[in-house]
Amino acid sequence: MEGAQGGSSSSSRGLFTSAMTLSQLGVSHVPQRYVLPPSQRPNPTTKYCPSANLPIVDLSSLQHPTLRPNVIHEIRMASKELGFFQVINHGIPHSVINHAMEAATEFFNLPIEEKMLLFSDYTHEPVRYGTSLNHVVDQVHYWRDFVKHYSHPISDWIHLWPSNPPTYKEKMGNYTKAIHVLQKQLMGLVFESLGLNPNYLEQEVENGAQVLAVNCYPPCPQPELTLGIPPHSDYGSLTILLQSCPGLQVMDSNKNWVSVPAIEGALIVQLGDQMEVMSNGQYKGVVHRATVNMANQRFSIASLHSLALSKKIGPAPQLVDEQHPKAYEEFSFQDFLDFISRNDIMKGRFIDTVKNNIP
Ligand SMILES: O=C(O)CCC(=O)C(=O)O
Ligand SMILES: [Fe+2]
Repeated sequence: MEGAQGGSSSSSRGLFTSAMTLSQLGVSHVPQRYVLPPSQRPNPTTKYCPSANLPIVDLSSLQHPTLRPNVIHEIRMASKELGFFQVINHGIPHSVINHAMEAATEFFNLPIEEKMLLFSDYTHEPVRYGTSLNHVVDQVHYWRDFVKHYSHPISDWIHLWPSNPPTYKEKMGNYTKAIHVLQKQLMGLVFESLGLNPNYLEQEVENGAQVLAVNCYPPCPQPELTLGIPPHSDYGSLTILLQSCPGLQVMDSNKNWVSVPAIEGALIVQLGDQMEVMSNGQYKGVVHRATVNMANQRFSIASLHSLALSKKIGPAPQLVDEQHPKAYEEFSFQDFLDFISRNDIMKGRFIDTVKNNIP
């Protein structure tokens, strides 16, 4: 990445106020720029469903030849219906997960001057600390601070990661590497569930990009007026997400918002736009958002996986035929980055710009 060309303008730095700073100041109202139009507020106008029916896939069943086909079937159903499932017994030790959450918590609890060392409003920067989505272009601001960093291959990037807290690189590094291994396994399973070879695009999956978005949502005095992150789908193939407490909501096929419970030790798997495209529309890139709350500081760690930066992604040829014409044009991760640097994501989903109009 051409990070060195980027940097941030001093004017955008001057306008920067983190959500954490506002929370620590003890504001009793969110500033006007955080107030969403009534139709986009998290409640009471949006429908809300209990979360009991969200799929949970037990990966330990893969070891049992008789249960393995059930796992593939569960992944297929969840990917078609929602583009979302949680995995348990995924093989990543609790200690690795807990240490990653500790590193995230310690980073955001540092003084603002320390975090500002990584501040940038340049979306191509390989490591950047910021607030909202892109506070320079956002019409409405979101109650979120984040640090995002490129993560694979780790040796190319780790020297740029936060050096404070001193254990950050080691703890987040162990998590990142373990998640990358799990991602390869999950990509194979998702491809298999589409009837493709599990090794489909193996090299591109191995060499693809991994961006870790470490998010902090401080306690918010008026959670009913704002969101931590607005409805969006992730651009990549898969996102593996860890949340410290509930707050993530996914949109189901009836367009209801469903709250995702925080299950001890589970990891959330979300299909992204690239997977929707590769599946030729059989699977869904899940639309999701994060709500905020008055009582807790919430953290999430989203590991966003995508095929290599310049690789053009299109529907798998095996999934295109006369009955199922090619539903999307090819696009690359680079095209997506260009899109988000120009646009406010509230104006539309990237994937809609690559959809073919099939009569
Ligand atoms: O915080 C969450 O639960 C969601 C984060 C997210 O969607 C993202 O970083 O893309
Ligand atoms: Fe997301």
